[in-house]
Amino acid sequence: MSAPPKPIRRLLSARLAPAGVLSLVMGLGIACLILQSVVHLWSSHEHALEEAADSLSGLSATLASRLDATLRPIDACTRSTRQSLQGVGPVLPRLADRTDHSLSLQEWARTGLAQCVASFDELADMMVTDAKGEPLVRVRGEAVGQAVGEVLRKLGESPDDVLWFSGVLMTRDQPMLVAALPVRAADGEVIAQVAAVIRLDRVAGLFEAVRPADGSVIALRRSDDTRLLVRVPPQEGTLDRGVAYRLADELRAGSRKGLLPELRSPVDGVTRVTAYHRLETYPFYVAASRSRAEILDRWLWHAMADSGINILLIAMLSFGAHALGRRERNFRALFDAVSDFLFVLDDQGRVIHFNRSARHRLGMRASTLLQQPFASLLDDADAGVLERAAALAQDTGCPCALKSDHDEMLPVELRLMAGKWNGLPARFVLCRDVSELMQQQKLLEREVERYQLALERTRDGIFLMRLNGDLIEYNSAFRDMLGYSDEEMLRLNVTDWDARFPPEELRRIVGAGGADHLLIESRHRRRDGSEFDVEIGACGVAWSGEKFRFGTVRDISGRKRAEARLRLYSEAFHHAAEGIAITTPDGTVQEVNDALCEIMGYRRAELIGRNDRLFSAEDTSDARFAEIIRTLHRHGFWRDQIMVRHRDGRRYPQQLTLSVVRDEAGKVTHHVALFSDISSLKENERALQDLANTDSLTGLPNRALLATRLAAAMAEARQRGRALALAYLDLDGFKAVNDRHGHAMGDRLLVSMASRLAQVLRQGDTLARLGGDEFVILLPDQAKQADILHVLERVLAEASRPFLIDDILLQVSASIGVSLFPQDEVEDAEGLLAGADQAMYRAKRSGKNRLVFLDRGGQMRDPEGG
Ligand SMILES: Nc1nc2c(ncn2[C@@H]2O[C@H](COP(=O)(O)OP(=O)(O)OP(=O)(O)O)[C@@H](O)[C@H]2O)c(=O)[nH]1
Repeated sequence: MSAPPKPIRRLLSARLAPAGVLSLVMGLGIACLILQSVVHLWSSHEHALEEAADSLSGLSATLASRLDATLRPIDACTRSTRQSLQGVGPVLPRLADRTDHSLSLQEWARTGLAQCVASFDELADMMVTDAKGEPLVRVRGEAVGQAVGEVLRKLGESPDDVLWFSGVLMTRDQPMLVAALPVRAADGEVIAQVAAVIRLDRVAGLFEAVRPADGSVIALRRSDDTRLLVRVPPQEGTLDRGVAYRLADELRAGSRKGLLPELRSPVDGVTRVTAYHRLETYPFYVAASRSRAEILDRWLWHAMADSGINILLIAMLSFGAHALGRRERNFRALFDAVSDFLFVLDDQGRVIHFNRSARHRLGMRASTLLQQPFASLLDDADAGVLERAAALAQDTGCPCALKSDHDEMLPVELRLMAGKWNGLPARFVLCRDVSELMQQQKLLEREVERYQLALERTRDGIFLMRLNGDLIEYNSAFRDMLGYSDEEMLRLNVTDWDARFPPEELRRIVGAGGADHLLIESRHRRRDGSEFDVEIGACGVAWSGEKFRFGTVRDISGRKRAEARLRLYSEAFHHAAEGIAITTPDGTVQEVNDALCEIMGYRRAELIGRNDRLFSAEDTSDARFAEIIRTLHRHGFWRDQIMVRHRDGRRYPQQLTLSVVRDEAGKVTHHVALFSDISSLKENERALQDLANTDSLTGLPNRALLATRLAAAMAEARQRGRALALAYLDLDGFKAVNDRHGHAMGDRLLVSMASRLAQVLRQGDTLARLGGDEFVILLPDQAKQADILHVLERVLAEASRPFLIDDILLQVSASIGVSLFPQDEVEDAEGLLAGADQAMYRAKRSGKNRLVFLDRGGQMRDPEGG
């Protein structure tokens, strides 16, 4: 046996609630009622039509039968009259004669006819006419007779022996029907006619009498040409007129009776249910009909009345079903609207229902979860959670985890309640998804951790105090700043550590408690009594209805020291004797001090923004400048003496020291240029140099300077292939001057001698005093010895020329030894000077006041002595 289809299994497993069953039953009841109503309406509709048809059929049959019964005796009467007349056939033509015989015959005929007329109320008259319709005998009025006669004349001969009927004949406004039979002679010739005039109004009266008062129509028509003989109710202009309609076709086809449920009348256009019935013997049919609309109107009225109760019942049931359905839907909506997961467990702990949240969030399907133990949703570790939850209060959640369809564990808080489900004991499990809560809690914990870490790692102190100044929270930086232990910290009041403000002032500041941010500088006192500068940022905070002061404390001792240092540097900068300029690395001046303004002759504003190459009076090439910058950046400083140009055009030496300022990354951010005025230094240097190189008495170059110049001259001579001469000159008889006139007079003679000898020499020659009365003459670039000799002889002459000093005539002479360069044996200045010295001694020994040459071969030669 195959299992029921899945939807049915699901329906069965869903275990509908009683309200659901009731709703279903009500729904089915409503459906049945509606079906029943429709069937009833349909059957009553058909019944109404059938009933009308039956009634009409009966009526038409009855009337047809009745007419048959009416016409049949008239027919018989007519026939018996004809028979009688045929018996007197040969005399019939004389009936019109006024003979006695004929009169009695007339009377006889009339009597027979009159009996017939008297017997049948429907008969208006009866008559006998001749073959051409001329009345021979008649029972009643002239007018009727004439009219009938006219009809009969039109008839001509009747073809057979049957009763012949005319059309409707209006006589005295009364519709009549003539029925006639021919009277034939023995040879068959028609010799007379027997006619009965039938009152159609009597037939109409009959119809009217039996016609139901429901608007039905009864008509009598001829069955051969459908001409209308009688119609109730009557309708003008329709009498004696035929119609073309379906009924006529049926009659022509030989039908004797029938029912047409929908026959549209060609007379008045109304669709009717029509029953017809042909007369047995005579060419007429009776049609009884009733308007369909009228029949259905009545049916509708009855149907509405019948259906009203059903509708009311349906409405009541619908309302009840809707109310139940709404209750059910509300319950389900409520059940499903709960964002928590709801499970209904049976007494075995199996899931018998669960809500939409559980279905969506856990991804569970009814087919997989229903009838499964709730424990299958739990991890092994949570196996006893239902028992634990049962032991807890209803509003206390029991943490556990539910498996989703992906076998992920979803953390939930489980609550358990006992109750009834579909009338059976059940347990309701409510699980709240706490995954997001746990995630938020974790985030919060991490956040708190981060803040705590930040609070602990910050170098600023952080505190929270009551408005009376009692410390209640702090970080380790604040504790370390003050140097107290944690235990001691919580006993502190702001007045214990603040060293700047008096206690009253402190209480006012802290106790203000507003939310305004406060930024003040103060001094804090450590536990050991030492103090330090702090900057405090504080504001009022409210927490659990209480106000506090929250603040940060920054130790600004270092900053204070730096500020003091900066002030000092600023002072030093602005009041330094040296000119200082601070420039960007590309040389744009950013700051200068007063001293530099003075050195350069510019106002500060004129220097700011200019390039520092403005300061140099020298045309420093780009390459040179780049070299300076490279050196500066490589070593951190560069120092040299440069010439600066004052605004007024003066040039003077300055010692320029450049140094660099780097940022923390080591990048050069600024250059600092320090200008030291070295004019006086230069002068001193020059003076010292002069002192070192000149003879103090005569101002002539001394031995040192001579040595320098000699070495330079020798080098140049060597380089150019030139010659030079060095003359060593020692005065003759100078001691005697000293001895005779004093040392001072000797000095004056030496000075005068120096001046006089200098005048003999060319520019480029050097006259130096070695000390005492010894002089040296350096004659560089001497190509010819004759020229040397010429100069030195003039020297000799000038040296021996007397001096008049303070009216004292003084005279000395000079012995000169000359050494020439280049020489084979002499390489340096010392050697050359020694050679000249030797030659000078030679001159002394040779009698003084003379020249002795030490030639290139190292031989002494007295030019005068040959
Ligand atoms: N006035 C003066 N005398 C000096 C100075 N230096 C040395 N003398 C003297 O100069 C004299 C030089 O001595 P000599 O060269 O021997 O004297 P002289 O008389 O020239 O002898 P001869 O050279 O041999 O001709 C000494 O008496 C020194 O005391 C000086 O700076 N000033």
